[in-house]
Order: sequence, then structure tokens, then C-alpha cells
Amino acid sequence: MTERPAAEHFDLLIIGAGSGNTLPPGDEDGPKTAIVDDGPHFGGTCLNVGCIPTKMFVHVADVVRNARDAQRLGVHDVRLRPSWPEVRDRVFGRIDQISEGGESYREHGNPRVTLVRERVEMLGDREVLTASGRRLSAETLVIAAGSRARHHDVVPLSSPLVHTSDTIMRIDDAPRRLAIIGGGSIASEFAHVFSAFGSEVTQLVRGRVLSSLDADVAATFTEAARERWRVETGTSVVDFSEDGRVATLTTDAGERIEVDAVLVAIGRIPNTDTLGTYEVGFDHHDDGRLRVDAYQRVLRDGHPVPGVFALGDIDSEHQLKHVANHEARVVAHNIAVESGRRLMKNTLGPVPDVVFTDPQIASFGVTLERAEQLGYDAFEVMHHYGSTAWGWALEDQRSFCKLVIARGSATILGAHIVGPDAAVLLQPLVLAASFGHSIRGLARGQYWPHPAASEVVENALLRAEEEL
Ligand SMILES: Cc1cc2nc3c(=O)[nH]c(=O)nc-3n(C[C@H](O)[C@H](O)[C@H](O)COP(=O)(O)OP(=O)(O)OC[C@H]3O[C@@H](n4cnc5c(N)ncnc54)[C@H](O)[C@@H]3O)c2cc1C
Ligand SMILES: NC(=O)c1ccc[n+]([C@@H]2O[C@H](COP(=O)([O-])OP(=O)(O)OC[C@H]3O[C@@H](n4cnc5c(N)ncnc54)[C@H](O)[C@@H]3O)[C@@H](O)[C@H]2O)c1
Repeated sequence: MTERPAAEHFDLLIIGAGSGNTLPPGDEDGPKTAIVDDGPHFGGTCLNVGCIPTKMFVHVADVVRNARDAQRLGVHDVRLRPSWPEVRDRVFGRIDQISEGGESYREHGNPRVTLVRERVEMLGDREVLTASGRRLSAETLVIAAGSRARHHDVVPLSSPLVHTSDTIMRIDDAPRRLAIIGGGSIASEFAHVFSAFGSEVTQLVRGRVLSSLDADVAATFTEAARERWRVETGTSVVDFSEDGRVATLTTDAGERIEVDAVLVAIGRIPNTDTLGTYEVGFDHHDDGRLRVDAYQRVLRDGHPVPGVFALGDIDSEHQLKHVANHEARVVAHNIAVESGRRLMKNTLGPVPDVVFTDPQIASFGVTLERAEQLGYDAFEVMHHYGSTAWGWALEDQRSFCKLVIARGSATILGAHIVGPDAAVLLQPLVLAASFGHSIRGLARGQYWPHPAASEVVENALLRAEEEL
């Protein structure tokens, strides 16, 4: 019988170096810490294969799209040839350096911190086994192991023509024909990117596009998308074949679609199954996320497991970096609680969610339908960009800001914007909703620079106030 190696014991053990990487101490008097991560590039999803590289590609796509669109405004002879290899190398030339610098700092920056670049599995509540057989245990465990791309039943990732968001950004060149399976954020952002880079994109969506968003927003986006790439809703892929050069997808309607590459973007699943959190008896949601309490403590049978916390995609219903980072701040506070501070609750207000596609989409909170289901006496107002001076400059007939308001308290239950700069325009509404501010006086109680795009929000607020 082989004996188990003795456990290396730490004060703090962190699994996952995405938002988990904000937790190790900066000073040499801090807790003895180990941080483990098995990612091919150090620093987690957002930095290496998520938010940051995608938005660097999206910005280029926005530039291209706006320039092509300029013809409509009377600007002619705009010729653009975006170079995929050049943009890709610029993006990863920047990002890989940051990742390598971060890894080197973790390795050598603080003797109290040990970096373990291996996959681990849970052995006990606060103990893990690494792939090479090291046992690591700790007084406090933080599980920040994130999520991974969901695989498709019939489109195998073993084919070199099939990608997820993890691999597609490093390909040699933009494919001539690309099929994107999925109707969520990742699919809609990459459809914008590749269509701007000249690929002939076919987006295959099982239900409707962006089905979790306000129906008018989703419909407006779908209509705009259809002007630039093919969008097939209510369509499933039932068969796949390839000959090394061309992939053929067969839909449930019997259509055969030939492409040079496929992107599978059908959601992300939490890494609890691969980590072994079921085996140690922690509580899970039906979709595989860890259950935590308001203090980010992991639960077993509904009670906090002593010294075990989780943060980010592995527990949150919002798979978003700003949420993972906030949860990391809550955990950082709560693991230092022995030093006398009170536990911090995760009580932040509505979560803004942006889809960086074209047109851009930004929203938080509920739709009117959902507000009514929740029992609110609520109403909605809509203001189009085209009814403001900035909208005239853009020649915009499509974009709008929609607000869902609770009649009694006059607070914002939801905001849904589709159009240029939606993310930035949303923020004053996030502010008002987060602080429970009534919309009474919000529009007229401050200056709104004329003729900026923010007048769309000002006018939506004015409209809402009239309806109260
Ligand atoms: C294409 C794409 C675009 C996105 N764009 C945005 C955006 O614009 N804005 C936004 O807010 N969010 C965006 N997101 C979501 C965002 O990236 C995630 O919500 C966030 O990165 C989650 O952080 P995390 O710390 O929970 O997990 P991660 O950053 O995924 O870190 C988890 C780490 O744990 C490691 N790990 C997992 N299991 C083990 C194990 N058993 N042993 C050792 N290590 C392990 C993984 O290798 C990984 O490095 C995007 C995601 C994707 C995929
Ligand atoms: N800008 C951002 O903030 C941003 C960008 C990209 C990703 N993300 C985060 O990453 C998460 C994952 O993104 P995503 O786009 O993969 O997921 P998603 O949950 O947004 O969308 C998944 C889509 O795939 C469909 N789907 C699921 N299973 C399917 C199947 N078997 N066949 C066909 N379609 C199927 C769903 O109906 C849905 O349309 C998002 O939820 C988001 O939180 C955020």
C-alpha cells in the first residue's frame, strides 16, 4: 500500500488565480499562502481568454463597422482591410506579457506565497491533492476555480475546425465562413468581431437571440445583426462531419451548412465537478454552482463549512468579472475577520450586464413582465436615441433606453439600453438604483451636457417622471 505524502500546511489556500489572485497578501508578514491554478496562461479567464482580449477585438470591430457605416452619413471611399494576424498579435503581445509578469510576481514576489501550477482535487474540507501527488491543506480555503465552456453533444472539440472562446482568438486568420452555435453574449460578441473581419458568419441559435434580455432589446439587436450576418433562430445542430478543411453542420430543419470553422458558445459550467466539491458534500445549485451564504461562506446541509469560502463563476449566478471581483473583496474582508472586524455581507445592488456586440447592449434588473410577476405595480418608458440631438448626428432610428419603474417608490427596477455607448449610458441609472434613489427630480436636479448621448437617459427619466 502506498502511503499518502504528508500535507503541506498553509494559513490560506486559494484554488484559482482569476479573481482569486487578488487575495494573496502583498506583505511578508501576511498569512502563509498557497495559490493553485492549472490554466495554460496565468491569471484566469478574464485576462487570458475572456473580457479583455475579446474587447480588444471588439474595439477593432467597432472601428471597422463605424467606418463602413459612415457611407450612410455621406463619407465615401472608406476602404478597410483589418488584418487578423496583426490585431491578434497586438492583443496577445500585450496580454501574454501581463500574464507572464503576474505569474513571475506570484512565484518570486513574496516568500510567504507559494504558487502551484497544477490541477487539484478536493480531499477534504480544506485539503486538496495536486495532479503530481502533493497534499495541500489550510486553515482557510477559498474556492475560486471559475467555469469552463460547455461542450456540444454533436460538435466535437476534438476536431481542429471546432473552437470555443478559449481557442478561437489565437487562430491563424479569420475564417472565410464561420458558424457560431449559441445565442448568448459570447456568440453575439464574436459574430460582430468576425463579421467585421470579413468572415461570412452564420449564427445558429436554439431559441431566440439573447433570450435572457428584454424582448424589445433582443429583437432590435437581432434585426440589426441580420443586416450583417445570418441569424437562424429556433435551430439546433443535429449532425457534424468534417474532412480536415471543411466542416458540415446539419440542422434540425435538414439544412447542411458548410464552413471553415465552428465556434461553440453555448454557456459555461462551473468547475465544481472537476474539482470534486460534490465528493466532500458541499451544497450545490442544480446548475452545478456552489451554494454560499451572504458572506460567501460555502454551505453544507445549509450551514457554513468552517473556513471555506467561494467567489466568482463557481458560485455566482452572474458570470461576470465585476461580480467575481466584488465577491473577492467580500471574501478578503471575511477571511481577515479574526483580526476583529465584523463579517461583511455581499449586499451590492443590481448587476450591470453589457454585451459588447453591435449595437452594444447594457442592462440591469428586471423587465416589466418580470416586475409584474414579482408583484410590483410597475410601468415602463422608452426613449429613442433618434429623439435627441445626438441621435440626429448618428442618424439613428433604432437605439433606445427603456426604464422599468416601481410606481410607489419611483425607483428603477430595471434599465435596458441598446445602442452606441450603452454601457456608459447605463451607469447613472446603476448609481440611482444601487442607492435606492427615487427618479423624482433626477433628470432636472442636475445638468446633462448638451447635446451628449446622455440626453437619452435624461429624457427617459423625464418621461418616467411624467408617468408617476
Ligand atoms: C469569451 C468571454 C468573454 C467574457 N467577457 C466578459 C466581459 O466583457 N465582462 C465581464 O464582466 N465578464 C466577462 N466574461 C466573464 C468573466 O471572464 C468571468 O466571469 C470571470 O473571469 C470569472 O472569474 P473567476 O475568478 O471566477 O474564474 P476564472 O478567472 O475562470 O479563474 C478560475 C481559475 O481556476 C483554475 N482552475 C479551475 N479548476 C481548477 C483545478 N481543479 N485546479 C487548479 N486550478 C483550477 C482555472 O484554470 C482558472 O485559471 C467573459 C467570459 C468569456 C469566456
Ligand atoms: N460582455 C460580457 O459581460 C460577457 C461576454 C461574454 C461572456 N460573458 C459571460 O459568460 C457567460 C457565458 O457566455 P455564453 O454566451 O456562452 O452563455 P450564455 O448563457 O450567455 O448563452 C448561452 C446560449 O447557448 C444556448 N444553448 C445552451 N445549450 C445549448 C445547446 N446544447 N445547443 C445550442 N444552444 C445552446 C442558450 O440557449 C443561450 O442562447 C455569460 O453568461 C456571461 O455571464 C459575459
